[in-house]
Formats: sequence, structure tokens, C-alpha cells
Amino acid sequence: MNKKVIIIGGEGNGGVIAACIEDNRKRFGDLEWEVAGFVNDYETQVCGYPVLGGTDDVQELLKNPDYHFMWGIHMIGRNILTEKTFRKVNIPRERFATIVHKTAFVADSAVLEPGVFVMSNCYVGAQARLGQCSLMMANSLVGHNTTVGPLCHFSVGSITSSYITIGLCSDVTLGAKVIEKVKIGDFAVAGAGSLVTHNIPDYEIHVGTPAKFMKRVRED
Ligand SMILES: CC(=O)SCCNC(=O)CCNC(=O)[C@H](O)C(C)(C)COP(=O)(O)OP(=O)(O)OC[C@H]1O[C@@H](n2cnc3c(N)ncnc32)[C@H](O)[C@@H]1OP(=O)(O)O
Repeated sequence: MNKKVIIIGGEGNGGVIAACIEDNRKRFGDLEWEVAGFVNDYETQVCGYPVLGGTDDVQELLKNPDYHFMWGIHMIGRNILTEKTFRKVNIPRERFATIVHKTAFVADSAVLEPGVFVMSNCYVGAQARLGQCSLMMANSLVGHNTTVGPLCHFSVGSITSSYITIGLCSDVTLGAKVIEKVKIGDFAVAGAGSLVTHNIPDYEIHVGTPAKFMKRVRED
């Protein structure tokens, strides 16, 4: 069908989203989405794709009804700024694409809000809900009945168990594991390799096994 998507971000998360779309097209014959280009404030091209403008140009790009968007900006430990940038570009919910790699498993009863990205070999369990523009990187798992707020990020190999609640713009980072029924607040981080057995309050970074308070996220 070839619907056009513009990725907002750089070669980190944005490049992964583009690679996923290309792989779905080339290896799996899924032609629903094609990458039109990137929005980026610093580069003129990203991963070989043209940069169509900066974040100040998004309102102009929205005038073209053919364009949909994916949000790829996510600064671990600095997500107050991520969320502020997201609000600034002000893209209507219905203009986001939802991209799922063909090797991912998403339960029928799971809900993926607009802008969600699910990379290869991910698992999203029954009755799970992923909030708007949340990103699941390769081999990350979100268990059944877990509710994730908008703009969250699951790094490669993270395991988020069942009946967990995660707030706005938070992180479960590389290989971190979160046991069932834990609550992770807004702008919070489960550090790389951590085992989260207790709630993580808003704005806090916890690391280690079991995870303990490390510091607060940056506010700038
Ligand atoms: C496609 C993808 O998914 S890309 C992957 C995305 N990246 C990630 O998921 C990585 C996430 N980052 C982390 O987990 C980071 O370690 C953070 C955010 C928890 C902390 O980062 P920083 O604030 O930069 O901490 P910094 O590197 O300065 O380390 C400070 C101290 O804490 C220790 N430390 C840092 N992270 C951890 C951790 N996860 N577990 C245990 N100790 C840690 C460091 O060893 C260091 O100790 P030292 O002072 O004795 O030398």
C-alpha cells in the first residue's frame, strides 16, 4: 500500500525504525509503509534518507495528508526534555503510524496506541497496553496485563513482566528485568542489567540486583 512515514529523530532509534520498515518490505513483502525521510535538527541526511526538515518544520509537513510520523527521540535519563520536545511538535494522534516487525508476537487482546514501535523478536502479552509512541527494541518482552504510558522505551533484551504499570516517558533499559506487579513512575529508569523488585518512583533511576535508587534524572 506504500503509506509514507517520516521518522522524527536520528540514527539511533530512528535508524532502527527505518531498518524495521525496510526489513518488513524486503524479507516479508509487507509494503504497507515506506520511509519518506527524517525530521532532524542537526543533520541533512540520516542513514541515507533525506532530512525533510527540523522539529520547527513539522507543522508544515503535517499539511501533506500523505505523511504519517514515527517518534524516535528518546534520551535515557533526560526524558523531561524528550517529552517537552514531543509536546512542542504537537502531532495529532491519528497522524502517527504503528510499526511492528514481522517476527514480533503481539497478542490479539493487546492494545498498541498510535506511534508504537515493536522491533524484531519482541513479545507483547495478552491484555497488555503500550501507550502512544512507546518503543520496544529487539528482543524485549512486555508481559500480560501490563500497562505502559506514552513515550516509554524498552531497550534490547529487557523483560517487563505481568501486571506492571509504567507511567510517562520511562525506561526499562538493556537487559533489565522487572518482576510482576511493580509500578514504575513517570520519567523513571530501570538501569541496564537491573532486577527491579520494588516500585520506582517518578524521576528516579534505579540500578543493580535488586535495583536500588541511584540518582534522579536530569531536569534540563
Ligand atoms: C537499541 C537499544 O536498545 S540501545 C540501548 C540503550 N541504552 C541502554 O539501555 C543503556 C541505559 N543506560 C544505563 O542503564 C546507564 O547505566 C544509567 C542511565 C543507569 C546511568 O548512566 P550514567 O548516569 O551515565 O552513569 P555512569 O555511567 O556515569 O555511572 C556512574 C556509576 O554507576 C555505575 N553504573 C552505571 N550504570 C549502572 C548499572 N546499570 N548497574 C550498576 N551500576 C551502574 C557505573 O559503573 C559508575 O560506577 P563508578 O562511579 O563506581 O565508576
